[in-house]
Amino acid sequence: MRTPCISKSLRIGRRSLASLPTQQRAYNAAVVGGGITGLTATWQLAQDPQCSRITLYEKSPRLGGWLDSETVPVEGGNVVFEYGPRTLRSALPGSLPLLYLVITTPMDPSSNPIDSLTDVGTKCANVGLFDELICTSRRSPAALNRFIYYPDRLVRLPMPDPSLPFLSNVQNFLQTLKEPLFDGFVPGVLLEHTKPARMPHQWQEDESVASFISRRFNSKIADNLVSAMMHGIYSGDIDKLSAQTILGPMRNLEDGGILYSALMKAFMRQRARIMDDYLAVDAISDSRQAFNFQGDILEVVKKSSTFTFKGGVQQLAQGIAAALTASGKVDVKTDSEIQSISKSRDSDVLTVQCPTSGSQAYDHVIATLPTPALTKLLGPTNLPNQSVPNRTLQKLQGHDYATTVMVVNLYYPDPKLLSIDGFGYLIPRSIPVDHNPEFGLGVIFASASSSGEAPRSPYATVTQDSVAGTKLTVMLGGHYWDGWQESDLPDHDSAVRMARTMLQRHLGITDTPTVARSRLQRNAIPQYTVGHLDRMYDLSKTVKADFNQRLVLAGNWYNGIGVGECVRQGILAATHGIRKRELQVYSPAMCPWKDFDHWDWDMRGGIATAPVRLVDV
Ligand SMILES: C=Cc1c2[nH]c(c1C)Cc1[nH]c(c(CCC(=O)O)c1C)Cc1[nH]c(c(C)c1CCC(=O)O)Cc1[nH]c(c(C)c1C=C)C2
Repeated sequence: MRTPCISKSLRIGRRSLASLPTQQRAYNAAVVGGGITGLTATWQLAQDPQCSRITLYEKSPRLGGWLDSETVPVEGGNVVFEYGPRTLRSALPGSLPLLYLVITTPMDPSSNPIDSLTDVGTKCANVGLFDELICTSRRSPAALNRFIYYPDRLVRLPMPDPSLPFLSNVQNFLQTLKEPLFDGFVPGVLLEHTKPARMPHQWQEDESVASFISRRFNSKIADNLVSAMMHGIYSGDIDKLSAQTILGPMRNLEDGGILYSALMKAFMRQRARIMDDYLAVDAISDSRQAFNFQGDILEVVKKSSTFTFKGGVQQLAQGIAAALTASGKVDVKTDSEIQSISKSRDSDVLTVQCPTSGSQAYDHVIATLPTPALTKLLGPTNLPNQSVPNRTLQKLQGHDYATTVMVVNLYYPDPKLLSIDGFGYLIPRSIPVDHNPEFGLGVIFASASSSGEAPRSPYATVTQDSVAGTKLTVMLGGHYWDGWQESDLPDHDSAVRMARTMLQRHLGITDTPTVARSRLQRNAIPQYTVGHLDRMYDLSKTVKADFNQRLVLAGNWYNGIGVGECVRQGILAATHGIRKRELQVYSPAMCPWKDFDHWDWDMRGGIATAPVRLVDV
């Protein structure tokens, strides 16, 4: 990775007339859903002086959605368990908005009086969430040692270990390639360029991840390696997941051979990037703090591959929520399940109906809910003179597929329970069900990512847990449980039993955990199936038309399931989604829209995303 160079090119510059908002009228807004996307969107709206009032509706008593951490007492102290995302990526440019959010969010705004949200950064710079970060160094075992279980053992994925001499790394690499896991890998990669590329008329057509990998490389690579990776991200089935959405940059290189084209690009110091990442960086860099904090942010990016928080990732949601309350501009309504979102026939105003707080009119609504829940809210209402968005409802109809994951967290007092150190391992679909009767997807060596370095010099070691021991997280189910009835899914006791049986078979662990907690995360991971991108563009267009660009959709059902991607969507929804901004070109490296007709881009309403998805930077 060309970190120093990229860092330089991504530096947030002070701009003169960059992407100016064109609408200067005061407005109010509602954000529906208090997960990370909804919190970010609210936070971004609160920074806009034109936004007079924001209401955040969340149906549950808790904010944060899938960011769900628990501090559990164990003998001698506490440990932190995660039930959703546990680490956040710090790769550029995608992580910049997220890190900016972290660095400008105070840990406890009440202890640090602030006049407005825009002051948060300057007044709380040294007591903010930033100081709660735990950074996983690029050289740590958690970053370097990733395993796949195949066929009956853990195989370390080849990654250069900087602590070993070059020749030892080469030897290890060649040795690993002899593993059955890598059967067909060398010919698959070396002969890829000889395979015919898609015909021009097929260029825009999507296909499954399995089809693309098998077509370009071979089915063993798909079944053994790629299926395992997709289990670790989507818990999904590679026969259903969309290659265009998930592997777009790689798929665009097949004309001329992927390996050759990738090498050429690397030589020319070019890489396919997501345009939206730059739009989000541009949107946040309106603020003075983005410029002030860039040194600290780039320090984290340079040093670490991922990061988390001392209190678990939920601390991010809590920090943002506290900042929202302190802003005095946001009305946070938890325990408030809304009944409908509708548009009046005679005006552009949207009405949000909530049984607990009544009906309220808004200039803009940002909906961050899962699409099945949103579909229910957009149906006919009992309010007079509201239009029914039939075309939007039709487009939303099929978009309801998500996988369910059983997350089992185990704590063992023995700190040396594992004979290997690393991130954990994934289980590919090539392990037949009779060898994987628990439908295991993978195991995370959770203690490894729970400790790391502080983000500032002298980079002290920091950890989430106050006692030694070993934490393991076992993930079961995913696409293997598609179509299962609720009564077929394991309860807590069965899940713990299944997790322990699996750990005994894979790792020889017979110890009894002193704490075992589980959570069945129902429909937690939306699946971007074949045709996803086209469907989303279509949905976005329809929502824009039905709601006259006043309803914005954002969140993990649309344009990226990772935390960083949800933050990006929250920022874009609350900026481009609600008003047309004129994009300026103030630095060629930071403004990849310069090569497109960006003056025509109107991202108000629908899914706020650039009309050009990928760009070579
Ligand atoms: C609750 C289970 C989840 C599984 N995948 C995700 C969650 C929340 C989402 C996810 N996981 C990863 C990514 C990509 C990187 C990113 O954008 O942050 C996403 C979107 C990668 C990943 N997978 C695992 C870990 C520890 C990570 C790093 C990021 C994170 O903390 O989520 C492990 C893992 N996740 C799942 C399984 C089955 C699994 C197995 C070991 C499902």
